[in-house]
Amino acid sequence: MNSNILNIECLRLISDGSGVGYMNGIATFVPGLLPGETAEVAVSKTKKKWQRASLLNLIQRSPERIDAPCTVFEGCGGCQLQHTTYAETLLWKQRWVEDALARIGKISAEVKPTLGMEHPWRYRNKARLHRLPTGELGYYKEKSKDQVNFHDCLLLSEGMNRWIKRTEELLGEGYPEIHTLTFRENTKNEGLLIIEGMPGESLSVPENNDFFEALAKEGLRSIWNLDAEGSLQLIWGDEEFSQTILGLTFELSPLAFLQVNSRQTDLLYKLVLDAVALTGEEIVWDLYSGIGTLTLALATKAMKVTAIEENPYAVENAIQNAVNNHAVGNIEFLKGKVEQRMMKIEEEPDVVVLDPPRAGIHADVLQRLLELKPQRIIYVSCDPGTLARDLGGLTAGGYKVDSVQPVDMFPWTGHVECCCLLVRAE
Ligand SMILES: C[S@@+](CC[C@H](N)C(=O)[O-])C[C@H]1O[C@@H](n2cnc3c(N)ncnc32)[C@H](O)[C@@H]1O
Repeated sequence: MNSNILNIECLRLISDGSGVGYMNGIATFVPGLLPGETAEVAVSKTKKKWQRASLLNLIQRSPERIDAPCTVFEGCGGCQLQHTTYAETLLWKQRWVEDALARIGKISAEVKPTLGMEHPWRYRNKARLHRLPTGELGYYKEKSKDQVNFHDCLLLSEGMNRWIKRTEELLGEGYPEIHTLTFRENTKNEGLLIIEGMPGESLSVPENNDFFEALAKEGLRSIWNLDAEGSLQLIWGDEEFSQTILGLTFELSPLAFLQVNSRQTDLLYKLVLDAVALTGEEIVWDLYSGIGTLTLALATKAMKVTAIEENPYAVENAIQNAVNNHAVGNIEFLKGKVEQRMMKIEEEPDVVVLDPPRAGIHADVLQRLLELKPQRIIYVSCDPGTLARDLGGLTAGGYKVDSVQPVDMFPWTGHVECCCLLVRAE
């Protein structure tokens, strides 16, 4: 028998969709294997402390195993968890957060069960696609530039899939300089398309109005060109593109951040609003504030909100959104990096909301928060690793983790969002 072929029992699932078991005490990662399963596997990579193996033959099958509904699940890499039940994915997301907090942050806190979706499909409001020389549009496989073509991505709405197919047909093999296309869809199911040239190259913008008119019939509202310098030009359609969140309307520029799961966004923001527990007397800082989604909701319940955001397009949107929603009286919008702008504010906050990108907060932000000592910090995170690091720093500096609520913003993928409340320990 080949000594590389082993029997293994899977004990855990990790976020890239691999199962983990032990062979002679060595952690062995097997893509596609599920907890509770035993299998024959072939070792493909060996390191000092771990090894990787591929699944040859399933001996004991988990009752949680399902056939992935997507036909390109195995080759795509966009989803990591379609081979198990939705309930099981929610359970593991809760464990990943618990594990990161304990291992990285040295925090033992109760992590609540992950709040999932009733219908966990067709939730993504954004898709970034690349084009083959033959004209087909597809995703890049994770960590590579190999392209995956698909007929129907089950994370996107039927409308967005239709825009993609129609764009592919209309472009055909023409316009070879168009290389990357990003579609966004709002809560009214209207679409926006951003086109880009080859990496580092600007496009000469197509002037074919028939092409644009045909896409408009499918529900696309506007087409933008993003040039190699990173600036945007509207090449066709309507500049305005709005999204409804918690009953308010937000203008959104093509490059501004928006939660990718519109249906779960209200739920996530309601958790934040519950956690801040405002009485109307508080000074609140909304750090990493995007287009002002949380800022406006916070301002209805606080004395004053100061919002900081670095993306100039998003800040412009946020100011306009405050005007449009009659919420200008008690909000100050500051443009710039949080780690720089917050140092210059003289007023001290009672409550701070943090919603940073995956990298988490800058060490200077953490340090300044420990000096300012706000009563409450609400940390919204899309990366359990950096969340755990930052909560570790905040708890070491006098905060107590009051609640940790994972929310499934990204069903069938290894990603998980969390809303955490921290309060001053003394
Ligand atoms: C996860 S989004 C949150 C946005 C907003 N709170 C929302 O819910 O829509 C993170 C935001 O932080 C901004 N950002 C990233 N790094 C930043 C920094 N160092 N300083 C200020 N803003 C930053 C991004 O442009 C993005 O809008």
